[in-house]
Amino acid sequence: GEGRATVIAEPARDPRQAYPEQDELDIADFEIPAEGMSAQQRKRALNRLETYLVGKHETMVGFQGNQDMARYQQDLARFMEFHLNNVGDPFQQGNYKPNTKIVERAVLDHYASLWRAAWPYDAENPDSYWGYVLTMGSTEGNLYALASARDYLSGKKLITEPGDGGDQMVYVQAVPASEEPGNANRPVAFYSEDTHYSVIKAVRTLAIDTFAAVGRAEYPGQCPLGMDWPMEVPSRGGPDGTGEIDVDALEQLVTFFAERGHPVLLLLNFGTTFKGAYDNIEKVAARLIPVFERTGLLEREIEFEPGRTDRRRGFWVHVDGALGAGFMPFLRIAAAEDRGSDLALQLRREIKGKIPEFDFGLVVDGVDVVSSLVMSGHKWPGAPWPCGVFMTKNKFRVEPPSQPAYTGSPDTTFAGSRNGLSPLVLWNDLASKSIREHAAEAVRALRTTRYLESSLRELEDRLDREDRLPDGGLYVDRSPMALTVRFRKPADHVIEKWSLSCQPIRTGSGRIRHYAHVFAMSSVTEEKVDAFIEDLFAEGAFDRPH
Ligand SMILES: COC(=O)[C@H](CCSC)/N=C/c1c(COP(=O)(O)O)cnc(C)c1O
Repeated sequence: GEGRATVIAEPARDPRQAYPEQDELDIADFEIPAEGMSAQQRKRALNRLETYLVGKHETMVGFQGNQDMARYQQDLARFMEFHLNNVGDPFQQGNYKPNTKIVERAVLDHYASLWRAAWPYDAENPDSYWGYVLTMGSTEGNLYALASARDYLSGKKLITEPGDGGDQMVYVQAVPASEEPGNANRPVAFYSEDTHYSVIKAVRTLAIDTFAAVGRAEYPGQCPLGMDWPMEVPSRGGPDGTGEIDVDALEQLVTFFAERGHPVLLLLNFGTTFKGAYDNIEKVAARLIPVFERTGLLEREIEFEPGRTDRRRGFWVHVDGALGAGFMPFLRIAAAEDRGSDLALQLRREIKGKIPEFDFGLVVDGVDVVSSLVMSGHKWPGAPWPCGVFMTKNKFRVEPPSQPAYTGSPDTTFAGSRNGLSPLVLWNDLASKSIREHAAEAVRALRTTRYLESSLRELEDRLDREDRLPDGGLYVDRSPMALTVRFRKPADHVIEKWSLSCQPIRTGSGRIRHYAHVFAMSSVTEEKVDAFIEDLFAEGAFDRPH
């Protein structure tokens, strides 16, 4: 009755009608009744979920999530018995002992070697790597990278500097790099129109100014591209180009802000979400390092207390390698095999020219370009849940905002509690194959992608011969070295069966084309490609243009 405190809330309407249907699953099976469920009821519900997942698992080809991390269940199921938590810094044991930090450190060391960083971790070496295994995916890594960049560029105290910890240093720049000293502690972010939405979420969450926001607010009508300030750096060839950042446009935009003393926060893509494109990081560095040199951003004096100064960069390059950082090192290893080896031969069949650089080994004009890097574990490696790796160097690390005593470790990661199973699945995958076997797997994925592309083009010809080709064709396209092929979006039943990711793209003529894409991760075999193509050949696979 009224007045009596409600013990639990009653549903406002029938929960079985509240949510959209999910394929062949019934909401009623999963409702949690106040009296609980018997073991039999729970088992039946979970059996139905498993049946659904088995069906979808075999035909998931639409996202860059490799579906076959072999052996992880039989090797690692035993760890589901423990309550793992890698809370705190990976290199400090901390007080929560049921952790897998020793495995996390082995994974970090291995990726540091693949990404050509100085390892093992050494707190005394400014150039040593530091990193941690992410509890979310690259979204967490991008958030953490951009937060680190913002604090580094706006003069927060660095972790490598002596100081009484805790207190935040107030930023004052002793030698303003330009006549407007106020800009010196206001970093401006740049990223391309093909950037993942997690970056847009990160700049919003972290209140980081983008070049578009500052341009429109403080430099109206002065965009150096001779147009209104674009929201993002244009991609080469526009929205229906390859998906790489337009380096000429980037250089003009960065120069505009560097000349006005703004520190530069640059996010570059290495394996974009929809087109799998790689920004040309070497070319970006070759163009921008001279700009930073000329505008006093290569290295600058920071004074954050009378007489307390340090020298640090006025720019930060973060590489969003969610997909590419897991995959590209193995192509570089395949390319390093002696020319006569079958692996090097197979690679040359897939890639003409040099393997692009993206990691801590990239040095241009004597400058180690990359400040931070992120990789998703559930993409190339194929972890069964979102995870990943964030990596930077000691010299770029900022003092954490607090020093919690009770965890027995400095709070140096983005998450508090951290997943202790993720290091295990990454470790198991890395350790279960030799470097050469990983390299061969990467080359095979390129070959499967080429097979996918040629199969789609052949399908287009078959449909054309039978006069069943939709108007405008299948617009099959693949960016250089990409693991994905994009093509005309098929009918919904095909999208649902194959978990296809779709995106509208504005063509040069201003028309919108609806695309889908397939990623040929290791779990996508040529047999799977054939089955997919047959489904696209079937009647009704493409909506007839009305
Ligand atoms: C539409 O597809 C996506 O959003 C996928 C995640 C699903 S892959 C299994 N991409 C995530 C992604 C992310 C975010 O990574 P997650 O947080 O791990 O999803 C960051 N950067 C790039 C270039 C990305 O492609």
